[in-house]
Amino acid sequence: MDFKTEPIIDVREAGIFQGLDAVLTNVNFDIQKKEFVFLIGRTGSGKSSLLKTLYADLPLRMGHVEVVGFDLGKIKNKDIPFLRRKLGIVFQDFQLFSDRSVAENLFFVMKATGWRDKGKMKSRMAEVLMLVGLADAATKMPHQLSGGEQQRVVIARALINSPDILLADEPTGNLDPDVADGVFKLFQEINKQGTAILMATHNHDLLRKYPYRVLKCEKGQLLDSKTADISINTSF
Ligand SMILES: Nc1ncnc2c1ncn2[C@@H]1O[C@H](COP(=O)(O)OP(=O)(O)OP(=O)(O)O)[C@@H](O)[C@H]1O
Repeated sequence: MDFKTEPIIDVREAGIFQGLDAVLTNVNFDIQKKEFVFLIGRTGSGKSSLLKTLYADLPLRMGHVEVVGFDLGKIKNKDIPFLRRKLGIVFQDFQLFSDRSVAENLFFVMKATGWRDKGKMKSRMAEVLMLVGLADAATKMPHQLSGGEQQRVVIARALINSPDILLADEPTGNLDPDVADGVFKLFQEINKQGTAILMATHNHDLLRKYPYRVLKCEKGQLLDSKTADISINTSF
């Protein structure tokens, strides 16, 4: 029997571009199921551009990238929603609809990703809200929630379709340290339950405290703590 598993993300000799400008060149890494990986680097070093390429918001111009089974060099526009259904995406700014309740925000994503059965939608909504510790928040409006609670709703929304991996861009960036710590622990909990995480962060404390694998954007290259000595103490 063959026990070899496919990586969730496989990047080979890729170039990451903003328009015609190469942000990162010769990028090579893979992420396996259930891994937790930090993505670091100074501001402007290419973290967001890399994440955007992985969820097909930026086109792949060079190299080979496979994400949850999709070949990004060949992906058609009509298939991008199917790729994103298998990913959970969490941004720094919360991006909830401010004029809709938490339930309506979650239902919006469910409808957009093909959910039709009202009963199943309600029970999945209750499940993901329970998972993020907000079982009683369904009827609340975003402005009735704290920043940390809003970010938890965003995480709940990202979990709706049981993704194999969460891509998170500075998810704790706008939060007070204590609140950020709680949100980070939630990511750890989600990871323990089997979802891989790739998290861009500037938070030195998290890196010092949690010795997960690190990918670092530096001078147009991507360094990997699996194969390179990465200092997390210098400024980034
Ligand atoms: N929409 C855009 N159009 C053109 N260039 C861009 C765009 N967004 C970012 N860039 C450029 O691409 C490079 C990488 O930026 P990117 O946002 O990926 O860095 P980052 O590491 O995520 O930075 P930060 O930590 O500040 O979020 C920078 O030189 C930036 O100026």
